Amino acid sequence: MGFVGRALEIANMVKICCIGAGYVGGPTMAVIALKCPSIEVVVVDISASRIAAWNGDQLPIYEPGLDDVVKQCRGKNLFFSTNVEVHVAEADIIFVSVNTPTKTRGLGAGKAADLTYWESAARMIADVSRSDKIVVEKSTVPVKTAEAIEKILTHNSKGVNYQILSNPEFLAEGTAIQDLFTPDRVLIGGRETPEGRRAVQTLKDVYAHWVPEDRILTTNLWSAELSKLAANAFLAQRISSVNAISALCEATGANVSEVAFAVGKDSRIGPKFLNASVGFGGSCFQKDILNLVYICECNGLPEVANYWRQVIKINDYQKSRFVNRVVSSMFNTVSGKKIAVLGFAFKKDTGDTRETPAIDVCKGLLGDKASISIYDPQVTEEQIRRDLAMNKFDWDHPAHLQPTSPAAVKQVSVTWDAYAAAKGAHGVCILTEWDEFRELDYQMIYDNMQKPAFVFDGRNVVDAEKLRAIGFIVYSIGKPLDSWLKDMPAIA
Ligand SMILES: NC(=O)C1=CN([C@@H]2O[C@H](COP(=O)(O)OP(=O)(O)OC[C@H]3O[C@@H](n4cnc5c(N)ncnc54)[C@H](O)[C@@H]3O)[C@@H](O)[C@H]2O)C=CC1
Ligand SMILES: O=C(O)[C@H]1O[C@H](OP(=O)(O)OP(=O)(O)OC[C@H]2O[C@@H](n3ccc(=O)[nH]c3=O)[C@H](O)[C@@H]2O)[C@H](O)[C@@H](O)[C@@H]1O
Repeated sequence: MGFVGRALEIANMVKICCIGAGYVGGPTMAVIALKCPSIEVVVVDISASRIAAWNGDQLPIYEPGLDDVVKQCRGKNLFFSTNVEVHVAEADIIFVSVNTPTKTRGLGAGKAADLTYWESAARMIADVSRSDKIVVEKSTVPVKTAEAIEKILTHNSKGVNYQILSNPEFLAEGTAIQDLFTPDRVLIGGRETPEGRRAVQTLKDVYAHWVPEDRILTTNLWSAELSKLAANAFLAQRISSVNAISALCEATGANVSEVAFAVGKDSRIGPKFLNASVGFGGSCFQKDILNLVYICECNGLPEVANYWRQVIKINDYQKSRFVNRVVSSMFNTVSGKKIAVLGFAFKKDTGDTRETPAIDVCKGLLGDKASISIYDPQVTEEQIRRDLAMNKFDWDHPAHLQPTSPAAVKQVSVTWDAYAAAKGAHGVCILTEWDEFRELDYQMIYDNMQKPAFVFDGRNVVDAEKLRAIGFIVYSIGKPLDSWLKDMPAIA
């Protein structure tokens, strides 16, 4: 192709701009760029350090397979930039994938979604746009947000036409690239007008580069917005259900793995997402359920709100139940005792610590004056210290708006190896299911610990019988109790 042909091709390229280069914006856009070589994708962010990292060798997030995808398209049809306004002005399709934290003040505090970042993105789009735009909600937002966004855009439109679409993201961290390559479904909601349908078709054409047609679902705007909240609520509810049963298993001698397996064999229930744990974490489940609760309350549905609130209550109960197990097993005090914490990320294969159960467990143990030593293969000491010093929900704001110099948390040390964390400890708590925790030399760990030596497995990763044979006292979530623990109260 000659120079003119190439120039024409570039001029005609569909241009996508994504506002927000985070866990969703980064991987999602990288995969669109990879699968659609004819589309130019620019990811923009107000955080200069995040953009620098996306352009460097060490990407700002750890996600298996992501490096490879980014390397294949960066500089070709995938770009990362802080030039937010320029790229928004040039784009045909603008994805908005900014933070939607839980409000901490004012109306709806502790429940409602804080749409500050969304609103400022929408106002900026309205300010700089000179050509028609499709604006796509990629962030998880309260149902009816599109109506508010539409008002912001059209009140300042200066003749520009906007179509708002809801295209929620269903990827899970740790498996984001696989989830994006082969999604269970892609959901697109739009206005039921000719212009709305055309916009839906335009976005459908993007995904159709690699997603089979029957997996691209189209709905009205409100169904798409609500489906995302509902999907996360259903998923979290499964975990709270199995975790609630885990408490009953411990009280009765049933084994939660056997119960979950038997229950999951029913094809109407299915086997996935039934692993009992110390509690679910991650940036979204709690935030999105609180948001759902708030929307139900605002719509005069307190019974429905209470139903979903219970999913979070059980999750909080599971975390405090775990802390109480640790303390009550160790003669009702951990004051001054070294406790090793293995795993700090909210799940394996990610360095993300947002709303990780490890924060609550560590804070609970620190509250009982334990001295804790933490090891996680992907989380930095700086991050751990920030997390333990941060107020609830502050973590979900852009990094540069979070408190910069958190007070040092005394009685916490961070090690780069599980053996160092456990050396001289009275107990080991496993809080993330990293594969390497299955393979540790537990005999060596035992030899270097205080006695009696305890293991509290919040993820059911160790073989409890093998560890008992070594000499450990072992607590595994939802499993028949060690004789040592039988007479200890679960909640002191
Ligand atoms: N993390 C996940 O696995 C999933 C998250 N979501 C949703 O996606 C949204 C984004 O989540 P994450 O990517 O995890 O958040 P994140 O915090 O990793 O990324 C958000 C980015 O937006 C940037 N930002 C905020 N306001 C901006 C503005 N006005 N202009 C330019 N950049 C701005 C921030 O600096 C930050 O880098 C949330 O609504 C979340 O609920 C949905 C599905 C999965
Ligand atoms: O909206 C979001 O942010 C995303 O939230 C979750 O994804 P994610 O939080 O990344 O990870 P999950 O695999 O869902 O795990 C969430 C938490 O539940 C825990 N979990 C998961 C499964 C299980 O059986 N038991 C259990 O305790 C995990 O350890 C983790 O702490 C959903 O799975 C995604 O579909 C959704 O897009």
